[in-house]
Amino acid sequence: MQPVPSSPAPAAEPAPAAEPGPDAVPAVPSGAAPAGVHLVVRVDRGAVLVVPVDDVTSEPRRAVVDRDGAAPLPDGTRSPLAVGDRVDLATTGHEPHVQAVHARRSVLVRDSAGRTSHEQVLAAGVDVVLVVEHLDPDPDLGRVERLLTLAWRSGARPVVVLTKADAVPDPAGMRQDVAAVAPGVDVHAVSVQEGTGLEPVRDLLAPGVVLVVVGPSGAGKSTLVNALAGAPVMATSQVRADGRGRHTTTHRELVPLAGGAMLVDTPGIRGVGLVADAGALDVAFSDVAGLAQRCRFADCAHDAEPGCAVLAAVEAGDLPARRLDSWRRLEREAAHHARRADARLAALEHARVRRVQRARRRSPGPPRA
Ligand SMILES: Nc1nc2c(ncn2[C@@H]2O[C@H](COP(=O)(O)OP(=O)(O)OP(=O)(O)O)[C@@H](O)[C@H]2O)c(=O)[nH]1
Ligand SMILES: [Zn+2]
Repeated sequence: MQPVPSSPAPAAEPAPAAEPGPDAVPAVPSGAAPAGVHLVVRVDRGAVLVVPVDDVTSEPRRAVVDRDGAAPLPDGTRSPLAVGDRVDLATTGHEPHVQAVHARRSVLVRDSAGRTSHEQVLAAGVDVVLVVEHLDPDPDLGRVERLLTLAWRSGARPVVVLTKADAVPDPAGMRQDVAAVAPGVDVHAVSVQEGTGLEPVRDLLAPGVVLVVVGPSGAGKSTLVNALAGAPVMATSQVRADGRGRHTTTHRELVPLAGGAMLVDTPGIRGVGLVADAGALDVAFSDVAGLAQRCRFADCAHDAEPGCAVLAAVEAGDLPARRLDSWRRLEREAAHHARRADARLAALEHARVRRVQRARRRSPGPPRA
């Protein structure tokens, strides 16, 4: 996995010794606790569906979750469970119960609409984010840049797949144009129709690898994944057109693919309702960030400042103006999101202080005059 500097989202992988092995699942009176580490393949209210990590194709089983839908992470904080989480189970009543969540090697978050400080974790433990974009009609470079920034933020490794190579005269040239906005990212042009270019993408599907596919509707995500899986694991537009739901093939949202890899197919995850942050922007726009180090002012906004190396590069034709515009747009978005998260935290703290004050007023004090 490639590193994501200064991204707050991904939790560090614990040292191997800290990782609870099968023996760490506490012994239970009934002896019915499913042993070993389990993987969450679906989250419901009050319960999750899990499979053993060493037998991911087995029939999922239910495990109950604490009333708040959360479980403790190794750092002691509680977090709502997410698809892709690795959990330890115990049997307290007659049903297995989620006791603990392992440290998350990556998280895909969505800014929650509610007034909590929490972002909603759409999926955890994702290794590869496949950013799928069509070559026909023309790829939307701004969208690719946005999805790459979100992918970098997750802690997973982004890979771009350009679909429908059969429909354009110069897929290799277009691939280069996209690669220019994706520093440090592999970009593949493929045609599922003609079966070309798929090999390097197939190579990503190593046993145990968890991937997620994002991109606009109609980009060919389902067609691609089904071709890679050799089976219809992801409902295509055609399937839905004849009235069948998206999740006709399975009730799981973490779907095993041939060869032992797994696909996260959670509602909402194919889309783009995710959030960027400054650290991820520095990675997704490493060209801009590299130039910015040579600006005269450390806090240069690359607007009109004297000695701005970024503007100079645009002027010299070394950095496309479009690229700088994209960076500006995403930078504003990340800053806005950060401010909002701060405001939410401030509101939560304010509410906490008020609660404490109210409790003090209610507690027995000196008798009223
Ligand atoms: N010419 C061509 N068409 C393709 C290729 N791959 C997919 N398509 C077509 O693109 C259309 C959309 O494909 P889907 O796989 O359903 O797209 P999707 O990204 O899953 O779309 P949503 O489910 O709406 O998110 C379908 O009509 C496919 O047949 C390809 O390699 N070449
Ligand atoms: Zn500058």
